[in-house]
Amino acid sequence: MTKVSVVGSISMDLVTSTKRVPQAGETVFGENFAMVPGGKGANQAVAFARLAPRDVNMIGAVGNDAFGETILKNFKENAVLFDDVGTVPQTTGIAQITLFDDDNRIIIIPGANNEVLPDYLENFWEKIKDSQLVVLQNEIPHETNLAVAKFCKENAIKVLYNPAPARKTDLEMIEFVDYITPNEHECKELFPNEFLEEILAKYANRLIVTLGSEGVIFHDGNEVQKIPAIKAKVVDTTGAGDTFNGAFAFGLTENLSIADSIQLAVVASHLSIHKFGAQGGIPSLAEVEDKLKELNLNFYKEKKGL
Ligand SMILES: Nc1ncnc2c1ncn2[C@@H]1O[C@H](COP(=O)(O)OP(=O)(O)OP(=O)(O)O)[C@@H](O)[C@H]1O
Ligand SMILES: [K+]
Repeated sequence: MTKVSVVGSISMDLVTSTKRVPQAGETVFGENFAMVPGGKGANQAVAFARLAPRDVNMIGAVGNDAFGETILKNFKENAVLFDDVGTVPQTTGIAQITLFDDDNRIIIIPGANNEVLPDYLENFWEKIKDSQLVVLQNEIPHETNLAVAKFCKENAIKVLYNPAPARKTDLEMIEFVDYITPNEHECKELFPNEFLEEILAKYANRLIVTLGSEGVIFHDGNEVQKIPAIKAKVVDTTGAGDTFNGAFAFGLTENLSIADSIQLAVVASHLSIHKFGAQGGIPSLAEVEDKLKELNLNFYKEKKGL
């Protein structure tokens, strides 16, 4: 049995930093360029694999180009199982990221990720059925997410759904998934005109909202719980959310409580922002364990009987 299957996006991030953004028709010199693997699906799979090597199966697609080859190599190096990552006659998904003035501007070209349609999963349903948990995000077509979520519901397989980036169709997913992890902004898009506390109570132990440097909020069935973020010297927050989701999935598959799974994910995402790139800072299990020890948090140690 595969512990986790991630059905989701795979991209190459092309990151340019510049002190000036060109106007139409203008050319400027930038400061730096880096090419790093990304895509929410791939990042979350790598985050899980850093904690549990070879326990996560990636299902998705890359294009028939040099980016695709580099990405497959990256899965291999990170102990993500990638037999179900196909190469399709398209470009690999690309995120063109411009870092300017302490903020980012991103253009995404989905490319191969748009080919991950329900029919594409034909040979993968058995693998999905054999998973303990399935992880979804919003960078492949909605119809695929819905088909996977419905299939999992029918087969009593737990689903973690990270509705990022927000889409109008997200509400359709809710009844078929177990955990929903929007950030604050995505939560507002998902439930406009509703008070956060009320919506958290309605989806107690299911809706987990990440609040960036403020931490995480959810309802435990009795009351609202806020788990604070751990202060950090930020290098690059790209991938913090994905690290959170991968680590939260890991906690769940280790049979930790929701609160402990969130706490573990808060530690992992804290560590992730100390390094450049979406996947650059994702911690190993040893690094997470060291940090838990430093913070005097013993729940994982106790669970493992250490
Ligand atoms: N500046 C920060 N300091 C400490 N922890 C942080 C910071 N930013 C993010 N985190 C941790 O990462 C978690 C996820 O971050 P956030 O809510 O920004 O998700 P996101 O918007 O999906 O992230 P991104 O899209 O940047 O990957 C937070 O709940 C928090 O625990
Ligand atoms: K990072």
